Amino acid sequence: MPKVLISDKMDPKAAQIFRERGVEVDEITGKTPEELKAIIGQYDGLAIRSSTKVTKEILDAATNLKVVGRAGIGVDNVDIPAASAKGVVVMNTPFGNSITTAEHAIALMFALARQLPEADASTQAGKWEKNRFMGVELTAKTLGLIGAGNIGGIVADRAHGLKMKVVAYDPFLTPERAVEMGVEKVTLDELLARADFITLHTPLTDQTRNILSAENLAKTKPGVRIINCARGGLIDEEALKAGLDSGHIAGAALDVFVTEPAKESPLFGTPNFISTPHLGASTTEAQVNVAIQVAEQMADYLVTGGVTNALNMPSLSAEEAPKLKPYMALAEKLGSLVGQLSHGVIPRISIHAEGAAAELNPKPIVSAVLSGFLRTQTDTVNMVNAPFLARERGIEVREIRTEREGDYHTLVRVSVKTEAGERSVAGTLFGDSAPRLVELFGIKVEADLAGHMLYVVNEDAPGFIGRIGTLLGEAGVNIGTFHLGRRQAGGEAVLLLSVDDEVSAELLAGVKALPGVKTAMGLAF
Ligand SMILES: NC(=O)c1ccc[n+]([C@@H]2O[C@H](COP(=O)([O-])OP(=O)(O)OC[C@H]3O[C@@H](n4cnc5c(N)ncnc54)[C@H](O)[C@@H]3O)[C@@H](O)[C@H]2O)c1
Ligand SMILES: O=C(O)CC[C@@H](O)C(=O)O
Repeated sequence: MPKVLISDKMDPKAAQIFRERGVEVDEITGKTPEELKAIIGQYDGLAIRSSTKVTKEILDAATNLKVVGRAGIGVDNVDIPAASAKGVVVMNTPFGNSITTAEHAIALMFALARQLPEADASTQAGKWEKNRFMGVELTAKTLGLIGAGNIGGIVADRAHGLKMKVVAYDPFLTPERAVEMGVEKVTLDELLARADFITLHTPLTDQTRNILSAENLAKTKPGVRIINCARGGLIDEEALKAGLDSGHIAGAALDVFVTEPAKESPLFGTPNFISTPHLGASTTEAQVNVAIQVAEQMADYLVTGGVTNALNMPSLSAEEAPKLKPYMALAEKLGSLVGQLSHGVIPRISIHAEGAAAELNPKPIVSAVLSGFLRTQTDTVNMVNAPFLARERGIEVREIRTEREGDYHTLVRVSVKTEAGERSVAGTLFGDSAPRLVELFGIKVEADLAGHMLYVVNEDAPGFIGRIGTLLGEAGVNIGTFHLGRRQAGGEAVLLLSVDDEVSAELLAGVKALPGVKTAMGLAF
């Protein structure tokens, strides 16, 4: 039974779903990295929010880990390249808390416009400072969105309801989507110059880090109010403090900080500054949504192999998984076969799906081919890290689909570019489930690639089969299956025999010594 650790506070629905789906679950929160390292080796899955930092050190200690599930959007607390390299799937729940976070941004915008926290504190202190708190209306003001994805889109929608004009800076926003969202796509400088309120909704990347730097803050409209419910690090906090102190910035509200938990900050106590402790996603509804979603997704992966919302692996729905499973077995065997039979540098692998195979999601098939291929070079490869490792080894991967059927109603062909030219193998599914090799380097054969096999290329000549049978018999090697193919009578022939045990060096030497043998190799699947 797979076992999952929930290491951050999560709605109890998550644990309930894991148990219902046959996954054992422990809820242990608040562990230090050292404590987590000591226990993580027992688990197949790790469910987190933002507190647990899934570093390379944690992943190195996680010897059984197959999946990390983030109940939320941002995965900056997970070392994704390290997870990919170790073959661990990383999933998030991209939509479960979007509305809640957008509402928090809108709430902070209202709070800034009317200085609600300070007015509340003053009133409760018995001051009744009616003349001190003069606010501004939102109606007809310009809202500048930096980042117009899921949350930015919801904020824009709510802002339209408040009769605001919305401009957006997002280099990946298409003009069509901008029209659909009812926002004006602008440059960053234009946004800075025009916005009365600026709200940030981008991930933290090399491009967005300090996007509101001292220089850019200086370009903002005097009296601007700024909200950040996305990620700490998007705003230069020192420069923000200076802008508030000088009065150029009329207000700022941060839910996220460069260092979290933010127990101290030069911004604390600054007039017109509001802060919340990373509460963007903290509503009952959002937490139930993300808890259910992360547990369903992780259980799917651990129990059925279905993949949803993975950041380092193609998606594979629970419905697709059973249909794709035999194809993935076929693809892995074909990848392994070309891997075992090719030598030297392989600069390119092409994966061609034909007939029924062409109608399927190609990504898992490609990953399975690469995984089978690379397993001949490293045993730490799997479906998750195979594309990453292939890229790292400079292998170009091509994906081709042909919907019309050839000789077979479904076919997967794997071709590799070698120094000797392009070489390919192809396979089909018998009865839609049993993988069979049907072509090997241009020669038609029909073989089940399984267990230990002996591969022989020889000159087609009478008596060869008898001689090899005798040799194997004398060596005490039992033949399971026997598959033969040839280019033409008297031409090159290929022989694939399944044998009960690993092909020994001695046996191989004996086969190679037979007249007419060009190549002989032991294979394993
Ligand atoms: N405070 C919270 O509790 C909380 C909750 C949920 C999400 N978040 C954070 O909010 C952020 C946005 O989430 P989302 O779901 O809208 O993500 P999203 O991926 O849907 O949208 C992000 C947008 O940022 C844009 N972008 C990327 N690089 C950019 C750049 N250099 N300049 C401008 N725009 C750029 C992208 O094109 C995309 O449209 C994420 O960082 C997420 O982690 C925070
Ligand atoms: O889990 C949380 O409370 C924060 C989530 C938020 O930062 C996210 O990126 O989804």
